[in-house]
Amino acid sequence: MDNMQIEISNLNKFYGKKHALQNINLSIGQGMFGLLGRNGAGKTTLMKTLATLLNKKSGDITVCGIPIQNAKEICRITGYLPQEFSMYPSMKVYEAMDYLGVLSGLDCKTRKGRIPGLLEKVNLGDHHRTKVKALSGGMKRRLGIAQAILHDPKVLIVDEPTAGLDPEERIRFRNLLCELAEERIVILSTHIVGDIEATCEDIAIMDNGKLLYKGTVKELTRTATNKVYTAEIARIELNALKEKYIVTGMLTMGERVNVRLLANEQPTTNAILCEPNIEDAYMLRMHESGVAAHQLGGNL
Ligand SMILES: Nc1ncnc2c1ncn2[C@@H]1O[C@H](COP(=O)(O)OP(=O)(O)OP(=O)(O)O)[C@@H](O)[C@H]1O
Repeated sequence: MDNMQIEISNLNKFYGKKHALQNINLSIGQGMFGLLGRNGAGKTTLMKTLATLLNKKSGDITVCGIPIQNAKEICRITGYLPQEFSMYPSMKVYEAMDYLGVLSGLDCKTRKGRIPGLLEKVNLGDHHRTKVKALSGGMKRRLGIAQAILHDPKVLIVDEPTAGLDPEERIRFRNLLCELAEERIVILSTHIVGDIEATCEDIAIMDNGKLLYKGTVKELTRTATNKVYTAEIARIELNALKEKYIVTGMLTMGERVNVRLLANEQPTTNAILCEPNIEDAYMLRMHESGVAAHQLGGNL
């Protein structure tokens, strides 16, 4: 059986004085792994480090048994889709894939054998002759995945894949990643909690260079048990409530508001205790680690 495990220990990374990764210890196994955190948390830095794109770091990493120092071998087994992905806009889809195949050293026969199936897999089978610049955002992301797995890597690293996609494309893209994760390690970084909930069993939450949580989505969600309430209040009461509690959702109905909030005790006499979801648990974890409530609002 192949070693399908990434082991990260005592990883630190500085950009000048900025301590971007602070003593990260993490194990990632086969399947979908979600890396969740606000902008600037350190997700891209961690992913670039795993893809051997950053140097001058301290700590140990092995990817499927291979030490990270062995960059050539790591690249052979790793595919990476960066956040800002653009690829030869004036080329046609097949042409661009073929060219990238040449760059990664694949011979003609391998390229011919592999590219049509890959384009089919990412649902671009009918677009071999479409110019890259004419593809929609979602199609471009899927083409990005096709190029990242062109050399059939064991590890696929995908940074913020669903930003800017419409709901249908997001779901399609997530499903594609899940399919690929059946026989690979797929690491998906995002600041969208819903993307993680729908696809990943194991996750890590990062903030300000630190790991705030590692474990399953289920365990994380359980940490908010008995702390999530819904209540119907008058609109004018909202600000006072927001000052006291973390509000994780609200629905305005005229002068009344239905709020969902985190509280250790019943916040209003009509509040009803309810089942936590991952967003509640994420907000709770961020709050407990000292992130102010007003800074959390942008994540939902
Ligand atoms: N090349 C760099 N030089 C200096 N600081 C950097 C550099 N790259 C990233 N940083 C800083 O390191 C921190 C982590 O950045 P990183 O890009 O890893 O975060 P992120 O979680 O991926 O966020 P985002 O989703 O916005 O990319 C941020 O404070 C960022 O400003």
